Amino acid sequence: MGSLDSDFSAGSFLSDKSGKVFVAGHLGLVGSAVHRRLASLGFTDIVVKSRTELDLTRQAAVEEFFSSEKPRYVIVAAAKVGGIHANSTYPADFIACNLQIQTNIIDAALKCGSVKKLLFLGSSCIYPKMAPQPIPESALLSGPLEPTNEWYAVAKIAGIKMCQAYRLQHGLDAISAMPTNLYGPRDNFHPENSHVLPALIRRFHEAKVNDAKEVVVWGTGSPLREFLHVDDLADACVFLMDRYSGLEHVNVGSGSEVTIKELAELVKEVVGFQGELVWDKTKPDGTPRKLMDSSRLASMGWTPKVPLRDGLVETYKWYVENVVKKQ
Ligand SMILES: NC(=O)C1=CN([C@@H]2O[C@H](COP(=O)(O)OP(=O)(O)OC[C@H]3O[C@@H](n4cnc5c(N)ncnc54)[C@H](OP(=O)(O)O)[C@@H]3O)[C@@H](O)[C@H]2O)C=CC1
Ligand SMILES: C[C@H]1O[C@H](OP(=O)(O)OP(=O)(O)OC[C@H]2O[C@@H](n3cnc4c(=O)[nH]c(N)nc43)[C@H](O)[C@@H]2O)[C@@H](O)[C@@H](O)C1=O
Repeated sequence: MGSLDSDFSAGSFLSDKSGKVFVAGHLGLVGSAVHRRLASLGFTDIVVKSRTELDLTRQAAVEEFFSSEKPRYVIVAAAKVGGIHANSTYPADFIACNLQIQTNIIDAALKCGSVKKLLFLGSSCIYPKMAPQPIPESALLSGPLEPTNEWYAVAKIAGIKMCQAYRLQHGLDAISAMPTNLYGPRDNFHPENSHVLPALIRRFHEAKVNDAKEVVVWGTGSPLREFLHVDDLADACVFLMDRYSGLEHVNVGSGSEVTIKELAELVKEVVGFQGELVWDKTKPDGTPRKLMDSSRLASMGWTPKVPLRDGLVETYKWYVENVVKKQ
């Protein structure tokens, strides 16, 4: 696929630290990590808005914000996000909110005329349920989606296509990154609606403090997942903003996968729970395997740094300090 990237020069983002950056979704897992990374790199003009200040599903409000703030860079980390249960229970919210948020932001970024570069974040769930493993970027739209998250996946695929269309028709330098399953500080630890890793941290912790004999884990334990620490993702986002301009989306993974059973055993050990694991096989497994092929990003010169165990220890500590102690 071709691209309109003739104006792009690698290194221009990191050499423009006074340029105004809008981080959409800065209170979430990814947005907060991107915000921390930009601040630590010395970016001096980072604009953020809470949902109460700016509801990104409201088109007129988003257009007004962009025309008054005139950001030079935009990172779209605002979205309706959740684990397998939330995705299957609230399909309307997952498709509608995500389409609204991303469409409003990308369109307003074009209309305000000041945006030099925009990064849209999708997810590995855009790929077909039975995609070849590891999954290359070219597997997009090559087969049926996983039913538990197809509504969210369709919205995310539309986001990739919107970036491509705005690049082709209008020359907007909009790029897309597809992260694998993420975790880290400021994750969502809701008992049902969260992703597996924070859900298990909470469940094992509560079982430990209540001296419970067992912990229930969903599904069969056999699905494979690839986990990436959110600080690694934030680093990759900055890397792509600085070095990449092109039509095709870019996979961002850690390259290592574990079964849900292995993950559950690891969380149990890190939390220090002494009891048994019980598998609730009435709950869905979802996609059997989704290891991404991140060789394209690696060939550009980026690699992840945080091993799963270290990231898990740090995330458990964050959960105790910031969630448990504040209850
Ligand atoms: N978590 C993961 O494992 C993965 C995440 N991703 C992608 O990364 C991106 C960020 O996800 P993540 O950080 O995990 O999600 P979070 O839910 O942690 O953060 C999303 C942020 O978006 C904000 N937001 C949602 N709706 C609106 C709205 N209508 N107006 C204003 N702000 C809004 C939320 O605000 P509030 O704080 O008010 O809720 C929150 O701060 C998403 O695009 C997601 O698809 C991709 C792969 C895996
Ligand atoms: C990032 C990605 O996240 C979602 O996809 P998912 O990878 O299937 O996400 P998950 O983290 O919720 O589950 C992973 C596996 O873990 C098992 N599992 C065990 N016990 C619990 C548990 O207690 N909670 C959860 N949530 N899962 C559990 C669960 O049954 C499944 O087999 C997408 O909807 C979509 O949002 C998306 O893009």
